[in-house]
Amino acid sequence: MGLLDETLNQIQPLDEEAMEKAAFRWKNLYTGMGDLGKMETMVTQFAGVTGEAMPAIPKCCTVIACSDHGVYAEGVSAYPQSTTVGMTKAYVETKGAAANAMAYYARSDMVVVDMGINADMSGVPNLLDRKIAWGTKNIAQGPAMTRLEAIRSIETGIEIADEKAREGYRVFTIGEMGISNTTSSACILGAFNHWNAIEVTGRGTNISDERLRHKIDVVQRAMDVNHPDPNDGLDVLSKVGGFEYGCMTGVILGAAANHALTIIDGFNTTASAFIAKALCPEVVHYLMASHLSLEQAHKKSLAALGLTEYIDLDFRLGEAIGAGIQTRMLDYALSVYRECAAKEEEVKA
Ligand SMILES: O=C(O)c1ccc[n+]([C@@H]2O[C@H](COP(=O)([O-])O)[C@@H](O)[C@H]2O)c1
Ligand SMILES: Cc1cc2nc[nH]c2cc1C
Repeated sequence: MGLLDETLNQIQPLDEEAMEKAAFRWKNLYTGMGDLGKMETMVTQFAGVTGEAMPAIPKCCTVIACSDHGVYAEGVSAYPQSTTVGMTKAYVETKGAAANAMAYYARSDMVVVDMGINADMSGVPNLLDRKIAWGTKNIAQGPAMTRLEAIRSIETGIEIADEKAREGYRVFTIGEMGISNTTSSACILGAFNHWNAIEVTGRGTNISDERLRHKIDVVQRAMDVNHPDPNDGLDVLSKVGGFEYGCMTGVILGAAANHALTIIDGFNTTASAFIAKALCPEVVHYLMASHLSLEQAHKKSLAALGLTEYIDLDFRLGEAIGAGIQTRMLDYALSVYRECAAKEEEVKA
């Protein structure tokens, strides 16, 4: 059995007993009953994920998957493709991108991985080289990648999550960098939810009205040419996805198999969550949303996963910025939960 199937088999339902104990403790803290609303929900979910009624403040790992897209040739982004190279280098060389500042704030260690950047990145320091190809093929003309490449991209994410889980990380945040990838996300989310190109296509890097009309046509063409099968996550990934989605999907699955939480970020990370869900429906319980993206279909995409955003700050970025804020919110909630005195019986650690 391959790593992907092994990982899918390892994912279990959340630990009900730990969640019941956590819910009981919240009721008995000097906070009043239900006073801390969604903070209580976060902690109770985290107890279920880890199987611990008194979870420690977790070590967090941010995985940023970087890759390029053949559909860039259709003129669907406001930025040149070389931005993927530039931003990726910024993450690992100058370390001056917003993603770095946020990971520092979130006390999160960062793994930046080249999944398929359309340039020679060999020799770039601190960049994990897992390049599958120099960008995907153009989805407006045919499939993005082969099914084998799709599996390889997911297994790359699983390997990262497995290694970091062994090092004690219990929270993963996922992010990506890939010019033109909101076109892929529109196709992925359209395929899984049976949404049409108009309702699922957004402005990405803030494209003009004219470019948006063109992008809607490109999304429609990609769907007509490829017919991704919503009952087959690997089919959707290989036909209209990208290598960074595979990696993020793998992190989600690998984290869940290791009883760790994944905090998703914007529109593109949400698309990868749908691929993970198609492969293992149980995995959604190991996911926590963070912010609401400006992409028009993000809110209903989160809702279709059974998630709601905790943050709404007009972000149109996918670098795990919102997930970083969410990490600190979870830490805060866990601190209150752990430190606040209980009225009655204590939950033992
Ligand atoms: O994930 C999001 O919510 C999101 C929304 C808009 C833009 N982005 C980022 O912008 C890039 C994709 O935008 P585009 O217009 O090139 O498809 C890619 O690098 C993403 O990280 C990400
Ligand atoms: C500048 C820039 C930064 C990003 N970070 C993630 N996606 C991005 C896309 C662009 C264009």
